[in-house]
Amino acid sequence: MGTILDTILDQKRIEVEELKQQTFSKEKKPHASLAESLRNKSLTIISEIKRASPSKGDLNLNVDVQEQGKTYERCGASAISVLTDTKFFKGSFADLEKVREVTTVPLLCKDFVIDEVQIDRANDAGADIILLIVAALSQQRLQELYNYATSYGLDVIVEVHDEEELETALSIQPAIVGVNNRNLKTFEVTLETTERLAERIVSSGALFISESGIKTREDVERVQRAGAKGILVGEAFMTAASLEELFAGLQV
Ligand SMILES: O=C(O)c1ccccc1NCC(=O)[C@H](O)[C@H](O)COP(=O)(O)O
Repeated sequence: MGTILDTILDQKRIEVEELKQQTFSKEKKPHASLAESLRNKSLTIISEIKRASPSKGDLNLNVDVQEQGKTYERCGASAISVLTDTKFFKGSFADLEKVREVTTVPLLCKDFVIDEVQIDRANDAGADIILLIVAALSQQRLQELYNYATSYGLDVIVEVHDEEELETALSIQPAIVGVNNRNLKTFEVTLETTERLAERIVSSGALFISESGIKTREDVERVQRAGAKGILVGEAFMTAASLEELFAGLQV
């Protein structure tokens, strides 16, 4: 039996064919920079809009994405990640477009990118950043999609989960590497993944983000100690009783 990642990628191949029937603006727009924030701020927080997930089910299904986006910006988010996958995360490109209307902070189109047309779609919807998951791509496709996205002026987070994926990522000399603490095949989450891969990332000179499973100030300190300059937080923000308090608590 295949993994959840295999199932998601099968669905993406269907969606890519559908997207190819549509036309998107290929305009190169000015893009707000995530890399600049990672270089200059002591902690870059990427706050995610995540209605639901394969591992946790519904998190905040009926969230008002514009209100959530505005609150993230007010609380000090350096970037906002919007899950655009519908089948597994109950998000959409419409969510991304709605958030774009109300904020100027950099927006990450969080999806499973396997084809250039998805990057056209993300750029058209107003994204500033895309994610490329090494586990979903060959080295050659990773390089091609990275070049394609950066030719739009988009920032790219190249996501890895283990040593082998990290070496593939570093072979294309990415500006930003994200370590996903969640194993996308088993759903296991541990911050040890960030700690294990940290030294190699820091010594490569890439900007370093830790993703998933971050809920407390202790978690933030742990990944910062390892060398991460940014964190990507979804579930904790989507289920927080008070976003303001959680934000303040993570940054103390
Ligand atoms: O979250 C999942 O269940 C999931 C399953 C399969 C593929 C990807 C998945 N999540 C995407 C993410 O990487 C997270 O949404 C993101 O890093 C935030 O994680 P968290 O703070 O733990 O919600």
